[in-house]
Amino acid sequence: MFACCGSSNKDVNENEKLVTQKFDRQLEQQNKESKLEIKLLLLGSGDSGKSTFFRQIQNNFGTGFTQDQLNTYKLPIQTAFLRNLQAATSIMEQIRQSVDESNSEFAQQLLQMQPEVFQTMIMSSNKENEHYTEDSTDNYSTFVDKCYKLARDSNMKTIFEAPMCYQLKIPAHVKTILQSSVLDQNYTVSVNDLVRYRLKTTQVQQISFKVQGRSFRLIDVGGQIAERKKWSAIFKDAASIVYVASMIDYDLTLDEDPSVNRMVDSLQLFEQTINCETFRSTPIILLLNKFDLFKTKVETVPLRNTFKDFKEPQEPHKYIQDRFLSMNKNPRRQIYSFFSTAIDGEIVNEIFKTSVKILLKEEMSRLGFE
Ligand SMILES: Nc1nc2c(ncn2[C@@H]2O[C@H](COP(=O)(O)OP(=O)(O)OP(=O)(O)O)[C@@H](O)[C@H]2O)c(=O)[nH]1
Ligand SMILES: [Mg+2]
Repeated sequence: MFACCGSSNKDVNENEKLVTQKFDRQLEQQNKESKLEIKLLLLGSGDSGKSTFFRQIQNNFGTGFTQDQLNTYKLPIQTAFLRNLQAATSIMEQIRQSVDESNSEFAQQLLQMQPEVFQTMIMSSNKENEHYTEDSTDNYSTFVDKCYKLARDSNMKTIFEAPMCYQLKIPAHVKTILQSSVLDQNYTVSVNDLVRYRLKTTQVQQISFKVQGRSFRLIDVGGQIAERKKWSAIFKDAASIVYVASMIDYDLTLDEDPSVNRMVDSLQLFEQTINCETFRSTPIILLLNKFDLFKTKVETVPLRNTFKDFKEPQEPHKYIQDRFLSMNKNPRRQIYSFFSTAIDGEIVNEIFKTSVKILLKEEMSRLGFE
């Protein structure tokens, strides 16, 4: 007989019963709550701004970020800084624009470096890392000085002033990035930095939070072609899709396939997603994102270069909006669109609050109240 801790068999059975009952009640409660929870999916192609939106929501409506959580992004942000500096240097070379003579030797060295080297170098200069040596710290601080000097090279302004032309390899706000001091040993990550760096999503992430007394769950996924096959696993019970499309993509091509125009790809992806059987009647929130960049870009890069049927006096941003809206094959289902700038927390706040009102109203009318 294996009765434990002095309990009789009867006690054990009673205990087990109580534990099972408690577990069942918890499960029931959880089921109830997850049914009441409004599940929103952030979908859209890579680099459109989904995670930027997700982080703003986490910051504004969710639990926010502790400094420890933010610091987990320190290494990816530092590595991204170096990748951006390397890309900017490479573009300088491609357009035969030289950097200052005092930077040219280092610029060549940087161009030869493999991205993995950046990571190893940063890690081995960290006192808490197992590969730390004093030498590596000295080497790192010399390297950082050279990086900052190159990033602030006055000839680099060619790229800062015309970043739109080089969009594929560097973000449009590369100037802000390269003039920051993120490589400092004692750098601590801020939310502001977090929303400005491109950190590709490769794992599904989700947050739960409450707005107007209702529980929401927002799910973010990677949008690059290889990531899209993971999407269907999260489709079940979604109340709405928040589809993010980048407005500046009209003259860019996919990183994954340079023969495909990014906006054409996003339009097709939007069409396939919203019209599939699961979402035929689902209300859709469409974020026409990077509107801040679009307003200046469209002045120099005409929309007609890509969309031959675009004609004045129609406004370019309305044309893009119409193109997306025309993908809806169910006239009884609404698509609510917004021109958004996800790096701006206030704008995201406003858009999200309006979307919540819309979704709650949709829910009421679905339940027959109205
Ligand atoms: N200027 C500007 N930059 C933006 C905006 N939205 C996003 N970005 C920048 O665009 C880049 C990509 O944003 P992400 O949110 O990582 O894109 P994503 O859709 O999550 O990309 P994947 O994870 O690859 O699917 C980042 O550098 C952001 O700072 C915006 O509205 N304006
Ligand atoms: Mg992402």
